[in-house]
Amino acid sequence: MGFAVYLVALVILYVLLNLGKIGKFVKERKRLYELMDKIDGPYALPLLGTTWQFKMDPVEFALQLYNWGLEYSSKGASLAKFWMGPYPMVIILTPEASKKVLESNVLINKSSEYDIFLPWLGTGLLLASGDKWRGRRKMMTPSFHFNVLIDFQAVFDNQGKILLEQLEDEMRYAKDNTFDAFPYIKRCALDIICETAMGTTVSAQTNHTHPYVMAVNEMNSLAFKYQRMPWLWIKPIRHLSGYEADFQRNLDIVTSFTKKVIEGKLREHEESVGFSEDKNKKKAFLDMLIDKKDEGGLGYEDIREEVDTFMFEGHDTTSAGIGWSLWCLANSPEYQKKCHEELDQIFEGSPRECTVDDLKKMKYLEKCVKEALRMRPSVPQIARSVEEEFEIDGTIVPKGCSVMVSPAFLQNNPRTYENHEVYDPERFNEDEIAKRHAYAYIPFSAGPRNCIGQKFAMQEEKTVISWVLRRFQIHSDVGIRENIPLPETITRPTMGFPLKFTIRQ
Ligand code: HEM
Repeated sequence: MGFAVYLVALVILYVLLNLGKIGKFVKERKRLYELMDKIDGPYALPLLGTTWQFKMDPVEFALQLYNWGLEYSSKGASLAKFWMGPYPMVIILTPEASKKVLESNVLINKSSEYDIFLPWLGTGLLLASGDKWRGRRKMMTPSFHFNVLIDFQAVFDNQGKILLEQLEDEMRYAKDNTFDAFPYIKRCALDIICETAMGTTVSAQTNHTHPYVMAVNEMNSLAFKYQRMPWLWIKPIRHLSGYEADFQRNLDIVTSFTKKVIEGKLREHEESVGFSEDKNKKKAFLDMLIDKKDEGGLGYEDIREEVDTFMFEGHDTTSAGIGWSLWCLANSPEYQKKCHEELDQIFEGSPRECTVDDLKKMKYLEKCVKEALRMRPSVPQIARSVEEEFEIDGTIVPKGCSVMVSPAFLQNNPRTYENHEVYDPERFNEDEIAKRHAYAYIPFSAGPRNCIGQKFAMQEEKTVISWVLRRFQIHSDVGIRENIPLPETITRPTMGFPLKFTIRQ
């Protein structure tokens, strides 16, 4: 009895002391509910929100999300809403509304949907907020400057050639010369990001059971589960269900790998003290971070989170992009033939290296890559936290919700793209581009928080794909759309990329 009285007194005291704050919170919450009520969306229950309707099967869930988008878009709405449990989310349905969100200098911070990645990526560039993000973005932009990318070409080229050797080796053992090329592409992309940005060779291409690549796959699947199943947001359930143990095991694998990369570089730096630097040699991204550490600007944890961020963003996105491009071309012999003709004209059958000048001539291949990024953008959605209310087409988006722009939806909306399910590189002819709203195509996002690695990505994709097509004809027995894309953090093909390879004469 005595304890209960004490507890009630404590609660009353707390309420009295925080009356101002509580009043403000209640007022904001009331406004949030009132404004969210004005936005259309599937029926939501208290606490569970819309998630009670979510399909358990990931493929069905992906289709459900897409169909909801279509339903509200076909009513002419610019926005729709979901309740992710008790958290409201506004979904953007038009290119015009996406422009407003992505060009905003206020809607800069990432929303809580990304929190599952914090123990891994920390607040590195992808997840950083406010002034930390501004400072880091400024610091890192020169590392992806055009001149730096020219120096990376030799690495893209060499790793592209190693990929060919790997694919040819596998062809010999595979039934009917058909096998899933995705793991090969992923290991190639990992070697590329390590050698370019980190200045380190990890030879993942020749180590088929590379633990990092497999653990990143697992982390993506776990994050997708977390987003669909709000009960996993409750820590004891995460532990009891085994989810937390799986997450920690994979987290250990990915962070131990990046730790090894950083420690190797730190040792190299210590050993080089006293030796004069080659002034002509451009510094790798990781060398730049270590220099900043030596100057006192960054700590070990700052470097760790950036290395984890760039290692993940720099390989998982491009490997999905390369894989989907090959998948689409394997299903489109007429466009593949045009790429072959273009490459034959550039290289005249010679197995020589691929240079930056060659890439400029690959105009048709570039259209093919862009069209694959339209149908299957590597990053299917982008979410921001709304910290100040704003208005879109007369509707106020309230403070306290998240706002989501989905390249996967916008680029596959029949209102914007006629025959959107058809792979057609001609959509990237100049006159066709001119007919579209600029924000109808945003695979690299846009505005101040766009992808810092987009030129790197296009250069890598074109180089690697050109090597594959110079050597092989590729074919698929499964249609483009049968390989359903799962909107995990990175768009994952449910079937991998089972391709049939034939050596070109
Ligand atoms: C086809 C390949 C790629 C695609 C489609 C892609 C797409 C994107 C998108 C849509 C964003 C915005 C994400 C958001 O706001 O939530 C983004 C951000 C980012 N990307 Fe990429 N990306 C690709 C390749 C790369 C590469 C190769 C790197 C690094 C070398 C990279 C590094 C980053 C980083 C660090 C950010 C965060 C930028 C910031 O917040 O300032 N990306 N990317």
